[in-house]
Amino acid sequence: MELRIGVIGTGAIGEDHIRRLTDTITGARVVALSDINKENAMRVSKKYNVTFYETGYEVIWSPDVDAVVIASWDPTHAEFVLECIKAKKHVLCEKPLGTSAEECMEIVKAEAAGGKKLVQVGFMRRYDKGYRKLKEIIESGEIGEPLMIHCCHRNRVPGPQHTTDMTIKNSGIHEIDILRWLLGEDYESGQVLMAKQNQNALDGLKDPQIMLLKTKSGVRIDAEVNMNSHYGYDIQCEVVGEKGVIRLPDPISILKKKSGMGSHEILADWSQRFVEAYDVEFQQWINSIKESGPVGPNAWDGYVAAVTADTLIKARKLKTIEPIILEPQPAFYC
Ligand SMILES: NC(=O)c1ccc[n+]([C@@H]2O[C@H](COP(=O)([O-])OP(=O)(O)OC[C@H]3O[C@@H](n4cnc5c(N)ncnc54)[C@H](O)[C@@H]3O)[C@@H](O)[C@H]2O)c1
Ligand SMILES: O[C@H]1[C@H](O)[C@@H](O)[C@H](O)[C@@H](O)[C@H]1O
Repeated sequence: MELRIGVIGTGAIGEDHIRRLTDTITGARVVALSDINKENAMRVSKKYNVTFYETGYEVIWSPDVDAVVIASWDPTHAEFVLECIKAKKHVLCEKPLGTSAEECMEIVKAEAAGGKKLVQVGFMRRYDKGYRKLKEIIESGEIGEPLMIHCCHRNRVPGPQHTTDMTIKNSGIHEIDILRWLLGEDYESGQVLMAKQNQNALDGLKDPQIMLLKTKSGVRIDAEVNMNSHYGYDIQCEVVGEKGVIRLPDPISILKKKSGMGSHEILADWSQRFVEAYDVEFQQWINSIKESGPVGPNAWDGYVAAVTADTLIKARKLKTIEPIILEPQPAFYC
């Protein structure tokens, strides 16, 4: 059986997901889409022969739609996810699940009350081969207990709407989720340091930032989140263990030696860097819905990431180290 998918948001990643669901993923087809930018949505609708709906709500409630992908702007995510839960439809929501811990907790409560797992969050790094290998090695015990993790999350330039808080809530949230997943433990506290200001940053954008996290067992993490590398999209992660160090590999790239110089390409953005991870994420999501239900990052993971992001933003504003405090985890997610 082919799952009929509705997509809300046909901007950069929304269109990319429609392409992926059409050309790469098996067992699903996109039948509905919506975007407040009607002109672009109509273009995508024609390109992929998908029916346009005036609103995301109409996509969610359409009897022709079995499951929904949310790829609209961050502040719209929670309301659409809650509506999917009401409509009892599976939903893959791009990160972040909501723009605050409160919004995410509302989703957690609504999903648990409905008694069926319907929500998956687009933390696609969990499907990246490099991160999966890091996790496998950590869990094998080969490098002993992890002690520290050093990370970089560098974007070439930010989008025009990017804000200082979004550096943590929208970009840094990937580090927050992937490191908790890698280590298999929650955070205890967080702090944010501001580096020397990059004068090339958008007006008013404080950039770069350094997120400092400490896990419950004492692992120390430093993560540079830099929106203006200017040279490319660059994701780094090094885990220092008791007996060895492991590092996330860079994407394969040919070393070119020419005219007395050696060089290799650096990717421009996430769509190239994580293309395989998105493909695996989507194929597994489709397969899981047809089997026993979604097994990827869930609403609780979205909530934990949001609490952590909110706490880091508070810590940055107050220039303090803040405890990261979670509500009790509902048995539904254990
Ligand atoms: N997992 C990842 O690596 C990754 C990568 C890129 C973007 N994202 C997430 O995907 C989302 C979209 O990002 P993007 O880069 O494609 O942004 P974008 O601005 O290119 O596209 C977002 C689209 O949402 C539309 N939109 C806004 N409100 C809407 C509404 N109420 N109903 C329907 N459409 C609406 C906008 O018109 C726009 O076309 C963001 O939440 C972002 O955090 C995730
Ligand atoms: O910093 C960017 C991340 O690296 C991407 O993976 C996307 O999530 C994008 O929305 C963020 O702005």
